[in-house]
Amino acid sequence: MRTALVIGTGLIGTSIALALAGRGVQVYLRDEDADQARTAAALGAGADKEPDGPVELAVVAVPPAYAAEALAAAQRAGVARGYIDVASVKGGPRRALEEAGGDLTSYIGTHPMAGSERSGPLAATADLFEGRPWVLTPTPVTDTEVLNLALELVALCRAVPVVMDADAHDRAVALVSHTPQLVSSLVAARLQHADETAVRLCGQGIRDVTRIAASDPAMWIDILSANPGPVADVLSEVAADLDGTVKALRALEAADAAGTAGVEDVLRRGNAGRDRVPGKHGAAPAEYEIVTVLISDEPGQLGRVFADAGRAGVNIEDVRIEHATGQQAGRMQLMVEPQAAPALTAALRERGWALRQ
Ligand SMILES: NC(=O)c1ccc[n+]([C@@H]2O[C@H](COP(=O)([O-])OP(=O)(O)OC[C@H]3O[C@@H](n4cnc5c(N)ncnc54)[C@H](O)[C@@H]3O)[C@@H](O)[C@H]2O)c1
Ligand SMILES: O=C(O)C(=O)C[C@]1(C(=O)O)C=C[C@@H](O)C=C1
Repeated sequence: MRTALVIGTGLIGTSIALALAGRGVQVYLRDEDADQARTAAALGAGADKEPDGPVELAVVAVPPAYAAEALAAAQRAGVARGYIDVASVKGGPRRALEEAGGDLTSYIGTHPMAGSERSGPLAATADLFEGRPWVLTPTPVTDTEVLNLALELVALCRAVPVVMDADAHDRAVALVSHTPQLVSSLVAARLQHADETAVRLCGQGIRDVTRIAASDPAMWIDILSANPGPVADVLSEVAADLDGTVKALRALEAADAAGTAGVEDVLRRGNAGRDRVPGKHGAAPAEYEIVTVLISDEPGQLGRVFADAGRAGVNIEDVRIEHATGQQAGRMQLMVEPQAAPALTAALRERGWALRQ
């Protein structure tokens, strides 16, 4: 990729721009607030001016409620060959873009699973996405060249691409991102009117649990408004656990030893859940089988693998690319349900791909 336009130069847009600019991409910066674009440019994220002609990729990094509108406007102006957004929800923006008459062939909804409780370009860092999952939600109509541009952006940001359906993404982030945000806010809210003598004792535990409670409410109202059902589903399960834990504690308060089991149950289930949280370079879920494809450093290779897998009727659950030094891509690991692996292996072999163990 040689050129990109970042629309919305806050935390995420500027972090992407810094990563791209650091790897030699000519980045143009645009924000409805010119001061934000100027700040991003001063940080070395690119040039706060309009490109002379269309760039290869436009990255829309504005709040979720404005993403479809900004994408449709950019497409109407023909500013790029491909368009992505990075909003924390994926189903809503895509449907809104379709309703706004946007072009779904040149668009991919994406979501980097990295961020901060801070906003704006001054919170941005070039290495924010390194080793983090970056969800891509292509559809059957997505242009292969655009998918390749998005994958190249993810590789340039040193993130790990994960291909998912948009609605499945929204259900997953309800569990791993949106509910945790609310639970963090709920715990922190207890401190608002707490006695100073208690607040003075805050240690690392509460700092860990409440870091994201400092996030921008306006951004989160947008995110939660676009994913209310799945978040309410997870939160009601948390509420049931809370109810059970309160009852167990009341039993203990009444010197009923039976309460211990209830408290122990939630603590042990918490240990088990915590054990499943992947490290930064997260391990593949054990239930998937990995099909490894050798990819040469040529344009269009990644997109063709996805297209061939799609033609074989195989759903790719996850994808990783091992980069060989000096190359865009080397070994591509496709993670699929075990029963789909033989069909995928056969289809890829038939189409001439070299597979590795
Ligand atoms: N913050 C996170 O942790 C995180 C992580 C992953 C994805 N995201 C997503 O990334 C997007 C940006 O979030 P952020 O944290 O960078 O927010 P931010 O508030 O730091 O930056 C948003 C920027 O967009 C600009 N903007 C708003 N409307 C615009 C428009 N119509 N045209 C041009 N610029 C516009 C604002 O002026 C601001 O500079 C959101 O969609 C969010 O859901 C956020
Ligand atoms: O680390 C943080 O500050 C975040 O909350 C980042 C986080 C997350 O939940 O992991 C928050 C929202 C985004 O959409 C993606 C990432």
